[in-house]
Formats: sequence, C-alpha cells, structure tokens
Amino acid sequence: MDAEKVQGQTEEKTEDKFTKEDHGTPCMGSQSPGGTPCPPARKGQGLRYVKGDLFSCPADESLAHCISEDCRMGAGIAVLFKRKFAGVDELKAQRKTPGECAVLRRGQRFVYYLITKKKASQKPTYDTLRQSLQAMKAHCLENGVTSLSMPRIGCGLDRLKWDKVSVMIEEVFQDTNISITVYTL
Ligand SMILES: NC(=O)c1ccc[n+]([C@H]2O[C@H](COP(=O)([O-])OP(=O)(O)OC[C@H]3O[C@@H](n4cnc5c(N)ncnc54)[C@H](O)[C@@H]3O)[C@@H](O)[C@H]2O)c1
Repeated sequence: MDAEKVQGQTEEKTEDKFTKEDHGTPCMGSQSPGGTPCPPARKGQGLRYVKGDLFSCPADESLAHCISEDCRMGAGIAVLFKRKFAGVDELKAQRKTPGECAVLRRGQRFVYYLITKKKASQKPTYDTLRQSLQAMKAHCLENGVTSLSMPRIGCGLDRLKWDKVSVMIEEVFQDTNISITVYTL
C-alpha cells in the first residue's frame, strides 16, 4: 500500500488540520499567528522564525524542502508540495542526485527540492544536506533570489537535529543577503 500521509493524516484530510507544536525558538523579529514574516534580513543576520503554516508565506517567496532522488514525495510536507506545485516529471527530468537540488519555477518564485537521499525509505546525512543547501544557494545567487522560506528541513520524518541543521543553514548562507524564514507549526 502506498498511502500518502502528512503528519499521520491521509492526503485528502490534511488541509489546515495540523496540530500546533511549540518548538520554543523565538522569532528574531516580529511574528503573527497568521504567519507574517519578520522584517527583511541583513547579511549574516541568521534565521528568522515564524510560527505558522509554511504555505501562508508571501506568494512570491521562494520555498525549499527535502526530498529523495526518486522524487516520490509520499509522506510529510513533501505531499503538500506535490499537491500544490505538481511537476514531478519535470523534477525527475532534471536527474538530480543526493547533494544536488532540483527546482521548479512557479510564477515569481522558485521551489527548491533539496535531494538529500537516494530513496524515500532512507535517511539523509548532514553531508548531503549541506551539499544540497550549497547547490540551492548557487541557484539563488544566479537567479537573484533574496528570500527563502522553509520548514525545519530534514528534522521531521528524516530525523536530523534542528540545532545542527539550523547552524548549517546559517553557515552556508552567511556570506549572502538571502533572508531565510523558518516556519514551524
Ligand atoms: N515513503 C516516503 O515517500 C517518505 C519517507 C520518508 C520521508 N518522506 C518525506 O520526508 C522527507 C523529508 O523529511 P523532512 O524531515 O525534511 O520533512 P518533514 O518531516 O515532511 O517536515 C519537516 C518539518 O516541517 C514540519 N511541517 C509539516 N508541515 C508544515 C507546514 N505546512 N508548515 C510548516 N512546517 C511544517 C514538520 O512538522 C517537520 O517538523 C522526504 O524524503 C519526503 O519525501 C517520504
């Protein structure tokens, strides 16, 4: 069976039904329950946190999340990306491997698919995540992307630790003006 689940719910029933968790990390600026992002970041400012649904971010904000090379997207927040942005064949055609990053253009935004492992059933390593982040950074810089929103990538089903992943994201992007907002439910 290949039931697609998000946070333990079937795909058909996921909309606006997530359980809110207090992840306890304060926003560096203002935030609202509706998910209004904090003020724009300056170079090396670090991550900004918003409590709310990632998909409540501004429509022109580029997005990032983690998937496997097989582009299966059968569980977790990836199911919502697949439903919202489709493009699975376009992603597969890019033939990206772990440590790389596939991308879709959707209107004013790019949607980044960090390829952190070969198969959906595997777990990623910190190394492949770092390489994928570097690939995304290169694409952002080449394409004028200045703001990115993401969930706590790699730290749900993929079981990486947010204290390590957050430092890694800051390190990779510290020499850029790219503002990164992390949404937590
Ligand atoms: N069989 C499969 O297809 C399979 C197996 C394992 C994992 N996965 C999926 O999970 C992997 C990625 O794992 P991950 O830990 O990076 O991601 P994740 O576990 O999907 O989510 C990362 C974090 O985002 C949180 N989150 C979920 N929805 C939202 C939302 N709307 N707004 C803000 N935050 C939210 C979630 O609670 C978690 O803390 C990918 O391989 C993906 O395909 C699929």
